[in-house]
Amino acid sequence: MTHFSGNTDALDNIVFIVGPKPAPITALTYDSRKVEKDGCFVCIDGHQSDGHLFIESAIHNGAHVIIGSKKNILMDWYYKRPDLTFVLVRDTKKALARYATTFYQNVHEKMSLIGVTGTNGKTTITAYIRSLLNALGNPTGSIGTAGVWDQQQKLEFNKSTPTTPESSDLHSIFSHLYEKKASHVVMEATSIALDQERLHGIQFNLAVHSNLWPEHLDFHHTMEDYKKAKLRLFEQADIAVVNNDDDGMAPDIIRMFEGELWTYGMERDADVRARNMKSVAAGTSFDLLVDGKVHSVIVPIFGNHNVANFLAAVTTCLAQGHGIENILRVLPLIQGPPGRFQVVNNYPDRQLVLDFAHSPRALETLFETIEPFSYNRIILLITGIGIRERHLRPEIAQAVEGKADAYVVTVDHPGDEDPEIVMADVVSGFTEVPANLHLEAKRGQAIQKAMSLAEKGDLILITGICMETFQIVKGERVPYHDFDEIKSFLHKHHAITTC
Ligand SMILES: CC(=O)N[C@H]1[C@@H](OP(=O)(O)OP(=O)(O)OC[C@H]2O[C@@H](n3ccc(=O)[nH]c3=O)[C@H](O)[C@@H]2O)O[C@H](CO)[C@@H](O)[C@@H]1O[C@H](C)C(=O)N[C@@H](C)C(=O)N[C@H](CCC(=O)O)C(=O)O
Ligand SMILES: Nc1ncnc2c1ncn2[C@@H]1O[C@H](COP(=O)(O)OP(=O)(O)OP(=O)(O)O)[C@@H](O)[C@H]1O
Repeated sequence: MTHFSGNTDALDNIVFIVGPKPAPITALTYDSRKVEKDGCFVCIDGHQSDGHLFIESAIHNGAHVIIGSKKNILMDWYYKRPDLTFVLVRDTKKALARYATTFYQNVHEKMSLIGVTGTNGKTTITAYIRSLLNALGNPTGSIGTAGVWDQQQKLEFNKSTPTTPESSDLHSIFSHLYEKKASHVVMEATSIALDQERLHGIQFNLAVHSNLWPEHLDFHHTMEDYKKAKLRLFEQADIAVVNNDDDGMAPDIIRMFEGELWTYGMERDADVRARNMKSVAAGTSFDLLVDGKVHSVIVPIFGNHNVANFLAAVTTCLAQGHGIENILRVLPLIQGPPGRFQVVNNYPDRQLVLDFAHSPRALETLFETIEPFSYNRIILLITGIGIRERHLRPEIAQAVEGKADAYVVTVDHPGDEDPEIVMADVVSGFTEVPANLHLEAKRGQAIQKAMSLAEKGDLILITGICMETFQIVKGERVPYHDFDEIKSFLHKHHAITTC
């Protein structure tokens, strides 16, 4: 329990407090539906609605402190409920973030926090760093699109956002990981989260950059704003790890950053560099250059973009004080996130790869990654996403036209959309409808279809939201897992019980 008045950090954001000095707070939330007895409710003026409209429901559920930024609404409620405390602040998102740090006793300051930002690669870099630091003896948890992980396993946490949690959820996760004895936490820091102050008040030990190109422009509107949001991470970090090959924002970070700076890259000179990449059966082999020394390595990762992600992770470990010899020793233990070029090994006579690619660029990267592979035909499963902008759907088909021998089109997270319409939108992107095209509205059936189309020697590529454990259907999270479908197919048709 925490006293609201104990949070001096937030004071400069406070305009006034009315009502009695509150008893300790039992819970802190931005969602009236999650308020508990003697809790604190922070009103966020959101994109679709306004938390100030839910004060009644918050009070009904037990809130005794209400923090808001709309004076008239707070005062109206104060006249109705003078027994409760109302706090007027200038910025409720910052107040939520600041108060969360106090509520969870600033445990985030007791761990080494690593933030990862960039347009692509965040999830992969986060997983690589987590696995390497754990192997190097630093108990490390992670937070991001792949979920919340402690040093051992994935944990059950319901995030309200796809990648970077809302500040109070984030600090609750930090607290949990600290209790689990994590010394390090690596997390994805998205531009939207940075813009929405979800990371306000956190000082990162280290910030990692991957790259920058157009994305989320429906939210940020201009590339300049998008970049500005991402650059904020480097204003809150002691050490920066920067991809020197990226023209999108590396020059800005290098120009503005005042702390310890490390660079990595493949094309340009950098502190940590990879050269002579070759695709081999076990992954990728290359020369790793650190401190003027060349180390020949073979790493179980596929695609040059993942070599860049690998360099980001290795550079982070070096910047955290680990010697290169120790890092080289643990490289076989590097682990990517589920569903990011995840190879299913025990499928007889066929190759099966799951990849999160659901944008034209990611699909192009996927096809570049499989270039060195040998196979007869490609069976490709692509998806349209119901809960994302409609114009993105045909772009998926445009990106893969002519590249596969058979296509299965399905839907991820249909939301409120009619799956038939989502699939039709995707198919409308083909200039010529492929002869071997199959539509399956349910992702599970689509996977089974793709697997049933594959013959000896074929490569099956399952793309889309591969690693989540649910599908969003009409606002509900319906439990779903790709691997259940894959296992069931392998069991039924090949008598294989594990994968
Ligand atoms: C656009 C965006 O960032 N949306 C997030 C935002 O929602 P919102 O602003 O629309 O909220 P709202 O519905 O208007 O509600 C306003 C406030 O009223 C509250 N409320 C609402 C209803 C009610 O009955 N009671 C109540 O108290 C809400 O909890 C909220 O605090 O605040 C909500 C609470 O934290 C988030 O769940 C929601 O994330 C949605 C699900 C989302 O999809 N966000 C995406 C865009 C996002 O954040 N993505 C990034 C990047 C992903 C990546 O590139 O990897 C991420 O970091 O995840
Ligand atoms: N360093 C990179 N450079 C270019 N493309 C990349 C890089 N890393 C990953 N990708 C591509 O982006 C896709 C998503 O990778 P990843 O999930 O690691 O990125 P992300 O930044 O977390 O993406 P998202 O924001 O969509 O969760 C991969 O499937 C791959 O195609």
